[in-house]
Amino acid sequence: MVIAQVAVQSKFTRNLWVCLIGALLLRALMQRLRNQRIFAFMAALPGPTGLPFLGAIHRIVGINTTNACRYLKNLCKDYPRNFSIWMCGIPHVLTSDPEAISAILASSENTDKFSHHKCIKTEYPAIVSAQGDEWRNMRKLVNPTFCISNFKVFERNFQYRTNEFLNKLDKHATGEEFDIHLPVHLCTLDLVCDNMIGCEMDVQKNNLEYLSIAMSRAIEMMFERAFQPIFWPDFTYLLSGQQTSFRKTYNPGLDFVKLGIEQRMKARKEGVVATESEENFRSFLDILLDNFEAGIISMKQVTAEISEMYFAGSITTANTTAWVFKLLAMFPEVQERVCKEIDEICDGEQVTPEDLHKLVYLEMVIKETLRHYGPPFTGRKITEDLKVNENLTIPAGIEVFMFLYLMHHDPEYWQKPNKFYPGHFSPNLESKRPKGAFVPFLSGPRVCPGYKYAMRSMKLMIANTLLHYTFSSNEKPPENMTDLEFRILFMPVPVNGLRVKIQRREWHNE
Ligand code: HEM
Repeated sequence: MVIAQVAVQSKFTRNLWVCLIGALLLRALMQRLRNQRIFAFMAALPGPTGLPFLGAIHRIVGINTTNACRYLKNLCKDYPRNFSIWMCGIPHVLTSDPEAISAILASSENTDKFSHHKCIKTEYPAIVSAQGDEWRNMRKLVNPTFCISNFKVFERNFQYRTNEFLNKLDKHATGEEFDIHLPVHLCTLDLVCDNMIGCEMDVQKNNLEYLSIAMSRAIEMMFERAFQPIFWPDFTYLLSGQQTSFRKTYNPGLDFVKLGIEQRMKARKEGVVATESEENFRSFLDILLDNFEAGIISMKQVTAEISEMYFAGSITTANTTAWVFKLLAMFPEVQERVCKEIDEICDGEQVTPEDLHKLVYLEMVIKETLRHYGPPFTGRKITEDLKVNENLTIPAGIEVFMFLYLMHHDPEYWQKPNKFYPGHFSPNLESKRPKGAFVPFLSGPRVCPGYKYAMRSMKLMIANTLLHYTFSSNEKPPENMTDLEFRILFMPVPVNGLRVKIQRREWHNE
């Protein structure tokens, strides 16, 4: 019985490969006929030679989410910062060049994500995954969410939820190691509910750990698909059953989002403003619901937007904050300096939003963390010819893979590329670096709209945590910070989790 099942499965996989290769051959042939100009551009740039029609796809066989950064870094070793690479009949430029990356990101004509991005999309195209005018219209609704007047409410919530996080953390002050990613993620989930949905869902109070586990796994599955060419076409993804298992993993998060939307709609019907004290506050959901009620967008769209915002806003800040705690645990001298800065500013009292601009060294630590473990890559489809400089114009039809991770470790821009060295962000060294060489939030029209929100919430959470606890770790820092096995949850996170030990600070025990 088992043997028969295995035989059916392997026949099925073989048939999938045959269909896929057939489709690719056909597509490559048609493309060749259609676009001679692209072929000339690709031939003029250096790059690996490819197999007929399949291109250099064999160069990424064996790549997966745990080895992707190292694997791609090795691939890039033999080529200049901009090189061409054919993948399954699709012409790509792979770049880690600040000049090219800045030009692409600044272009208001070339804002569409590259084709592989479809692996990262959720239910329905929304702010993170939408293209063209759909994206442009949605971005107009997102920007007011991050207006200055909303920050008063955001920051009150940052403080309130950080206090809840600290209460939860106390049970770990036993000298045992634990993975700090989970409690941090529950806190950032609460924050996205409070600030984007305008609804208190109390993820931390209710111990909704399943949400963090399901969301993290769903994100990881999206990246797994992105690294498996066999699952790029929708039909192979669907027929293999991968789509069904993704849905099962993704749905608990989606159901939770729907519950939040229902609660907020009910509250609006009852005339409850988003928060009691700030009548001017409009959460992202409120902006969307105004548009829904005016008949401009559908409920499906509202759900998709909130769902993508929920993912984009919670896992990114959780990864970075948890990484900062882990790195402080591994580098006690850095931790000591951060604590000294915090203690001087607040003298043992709570760190407030007004104090944040004084936390200069902490900001350097967060940026150095993002340099190593921020989003490693992104991509754009060039839809209109783009001039990078006198020697390089990327023609429409090219897909660009921007390898931020490589740029963020390029010895030409970083004194100690593979070390944890917050000094990289001292004003002196920052001024010597090309402007586009550090872009963890990207730049240009599709820059992360949550940039300021993220930095302020992380600083407040980290500073207030360090007032109460010190961090240590059983692990020694690696010689080379890039020598780790990662899962990719938008950003690299170690496969063994972000394990730390915490101890109450002395004045706590007095
Ligand atoms: C450390 C924290 C964060 C990092 C490193 C980060 C990074 C990024 C990056 C690199 C992108 C562009 C992705 C691409 O085009 O491929 C992006 C987009 C986005 N981010 Fe963030 N982000 C962070 C926090 C947040 C927060 C807190 C929010 C919301 C509360 C948020 C909301 C968004 C949204 C809505 C987009 C899509 C923007 C668009 O396509 O127009 N992010 N983020």
